[in-house]
Amino acid sequence: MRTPQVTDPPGAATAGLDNVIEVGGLRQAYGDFEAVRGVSFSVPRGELFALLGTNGAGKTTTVEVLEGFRAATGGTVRVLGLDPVGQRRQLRPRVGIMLQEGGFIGDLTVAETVGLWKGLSEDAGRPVTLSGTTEPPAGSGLLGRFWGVDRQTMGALELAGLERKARTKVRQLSGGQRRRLDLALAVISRPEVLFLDEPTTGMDPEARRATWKVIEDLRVGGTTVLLTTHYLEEAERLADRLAIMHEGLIHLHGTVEEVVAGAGDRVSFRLPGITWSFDDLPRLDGAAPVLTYGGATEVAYTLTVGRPETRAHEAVRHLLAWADVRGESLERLAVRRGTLEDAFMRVAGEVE
Ligand SMILES: Nc1ncnc2c1ncn2[C@@H]1O[C@H](COP(=O)(O)OP(=O)(O)OP(=O)(O)O)[C@@H](O)[C@H]1O
Repeated sequence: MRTPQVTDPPGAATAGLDNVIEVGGLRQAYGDFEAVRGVSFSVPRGELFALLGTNGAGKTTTVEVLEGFRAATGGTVRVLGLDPVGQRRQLRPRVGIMLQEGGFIGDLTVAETVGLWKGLSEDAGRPVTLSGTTEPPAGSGLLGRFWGVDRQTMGALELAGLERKARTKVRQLSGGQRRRLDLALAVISRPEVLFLDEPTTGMDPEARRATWKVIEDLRVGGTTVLLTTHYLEEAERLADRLAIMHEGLIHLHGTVEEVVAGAGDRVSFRLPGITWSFDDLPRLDGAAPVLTYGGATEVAYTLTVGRPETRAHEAVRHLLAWADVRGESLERLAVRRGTLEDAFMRVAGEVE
């Protein structure tokens, strides 16, 4: 089992800035089982922070504590400087929540659902827009009047791409359209902080991209966003910073660049035949070769030791020197940058 990275908690570098979310040493137990075992991070105003992790890592549990749905067993949690459980009434109107599974009433129409939700919101007076201005998106007035739906509701539906479904019953929506309705409800009160728990699960690629655009626009408008996702591409595209969780702990964190740099470049080549054993292969500092046999022997190293800027260069020089001495040629010699998926697999694999 790899020791978790012992560094400053994510966001420590921004301490002192206007942190909208602060989590310090969070622990959360379900009976005897500790699902979150000491998680710390902070999210400054206007930033999008993504929580990634293996199944059961504790992402939803962490987010549920921040949303005020459960009191932490240990540690401290603040959202907009407030205690999500103890000061829930003050906090609730300023926060938008998109749960993993929204509980809808199937017989209501989409517009009725938004209207009902709007009525429940304590801060329903302001129209929803992307940029934080007070005008609803162009066109919502016309279509809204046609459907008999007010501007605020129409604004939320347009934002989620559901304006043509205003009169459709919720049970007739597809899975992806329900997720979009979830999003409309989460942003109806123009929240300062938005919690998005796997927002694009079940969406087709086009709807996913449209949702990413909505999230990006909200962030540009100043909304602070905490996102959980299993789609690494989603995190890569949207996140200012991210953390990868496994078994209740954060194991890697930073900007996408920083996390990917930790994943290490990959150097690979092919040797003819299938007679090679580990003893015959060149040694590289800190990188054990991985062998794959086909018609030839594929050899791959993941480089994690040395300066990231030059370690691939040094590894290749070493490999070529080795090949020269042996009179071999390294077929298909290739270097590729580490990816977020490599970093994720390292956390998921090595920790076990
Ligand atoms: N209400 C509960 N009672 C008991 N155990 C729970 C409860 N909710 C979650 N757990 C357990 O806590 C752990 C963390 O669950 P959580 O849902 O937070 O993980 P996650 O990272 O969101 O997972 P996934 O990516 O699969 O959605 C899991 O082992 C889960 O089985």
